[in-house]
Amino acid sequence: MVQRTKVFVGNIVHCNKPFTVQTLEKGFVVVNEKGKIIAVDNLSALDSCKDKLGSFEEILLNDNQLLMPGFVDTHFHAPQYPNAGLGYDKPLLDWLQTYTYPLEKKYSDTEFAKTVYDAVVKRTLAAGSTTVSYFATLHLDSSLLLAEAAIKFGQRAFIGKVNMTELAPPDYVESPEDTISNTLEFIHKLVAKKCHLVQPIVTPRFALSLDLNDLNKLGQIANKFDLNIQSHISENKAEVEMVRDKFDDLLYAEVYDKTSLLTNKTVLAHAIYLTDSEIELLAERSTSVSHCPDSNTCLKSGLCDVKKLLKAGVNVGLGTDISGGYSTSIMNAMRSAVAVSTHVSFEREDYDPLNVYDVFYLATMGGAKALALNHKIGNFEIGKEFDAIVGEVQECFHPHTALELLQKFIYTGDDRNVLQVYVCGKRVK
Ligand SMILES: Nc1nc2[nH]cnc2c(=O)[nH]1
Ligand SMILES: [Zn+2]
Repeated sequence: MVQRTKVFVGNIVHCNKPFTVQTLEKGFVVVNEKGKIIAVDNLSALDSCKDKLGSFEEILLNDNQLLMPGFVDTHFHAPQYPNAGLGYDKPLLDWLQTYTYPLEKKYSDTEFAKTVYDAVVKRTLAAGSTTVSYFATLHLDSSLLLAEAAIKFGQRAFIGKVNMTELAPPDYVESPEDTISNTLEFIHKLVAKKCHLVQPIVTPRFALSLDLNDLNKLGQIANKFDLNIQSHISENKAEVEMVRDKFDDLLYAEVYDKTSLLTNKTVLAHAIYLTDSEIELLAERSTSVSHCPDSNTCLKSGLCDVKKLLKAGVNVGLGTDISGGYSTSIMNAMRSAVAVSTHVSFEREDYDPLNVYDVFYLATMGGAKALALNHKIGNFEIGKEFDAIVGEVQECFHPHTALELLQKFIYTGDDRNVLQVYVCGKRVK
């Protein structure tokens, strides 16, 4: 269905430059029938702009409402949603074996998969995540059902059929041959759906799940089809040690680099225990990090020094990491990212922790860049696709500036404060 041109009028906030929030107090954004932004300006220019438009729908925001870019969740395990909030009594490697792999195995049942995946996409859209990068499971058919859920409900998404041949129960691993052939089939079937919003992403689970040969084949597949890549890196001390043992003293990032998995379309979750040389390597390859503060706390993985990554030139986005984390909301991830960075600062001299505006950047442009979508989404630049949220701060007792509304929205809001959600110009909440 062709959409009508839309004119949004009200308080507008977005990051027009890295770590800089631009506000248009009483501004407007015009979105054409293809979902692209064709004008952004102050109210004084509205009448002359309207004169040039044909028919349009006007969306007027009140003084307590804010138009902002949609949130990007750069790391979400959709099949783990039934476990959100459960099983935080074990560290990563035990948690995977005890709670996570037994749950993921159930997605051989496509009915179960469809029920959970529909719920996940509805929930994340309600929370304002207009783009999500999802891990599915090893199963080809149910991974395609996750893609179908995103298409049906109108979310922008990357869908990864997970690759894992080792270090999991015998009935939840693939043979090296199957993991490659199933991945190729998954990519072809998803691309054949011809939905520009939903794309496959190459998803080696982590370095302990595959050998160098298979990692390398996945690197080649990503390269051949020009695909995004997602995985985990340096999340837990025991994991890092096992990687050093398994790969003859290669550093974790070197394992991925050697297998062509570090690209400018790669996003790696956690990155807590990287050495300086690994951080440099990520920066050199323009590989991004997905910072998942709730998961790092729940699984007692550690404190990620995001400021250090940023200073070294590594791009960072935010991830909920369901079900390592318990919350499906990037608003919650923003608050936790500020909290963790503040806790890091207590142990450092002259350390400026992430503030509320920094995490707003990470949740929007940082995430867009992590998924190599920064030319398409992340802010309200003319020519980009309109992925946006209308947020509202309830119970304002006196007038607030747009920046004050943004602070209150991030700190006190949840999905009840996310009134409207748009993906590529289409209203999806
Ligand atoms: N948090 C988290 N870390 C992982 N490392 C490998 N698999 C996983 C997973 O499912 N969740
Ligand atoms: Zn994860």
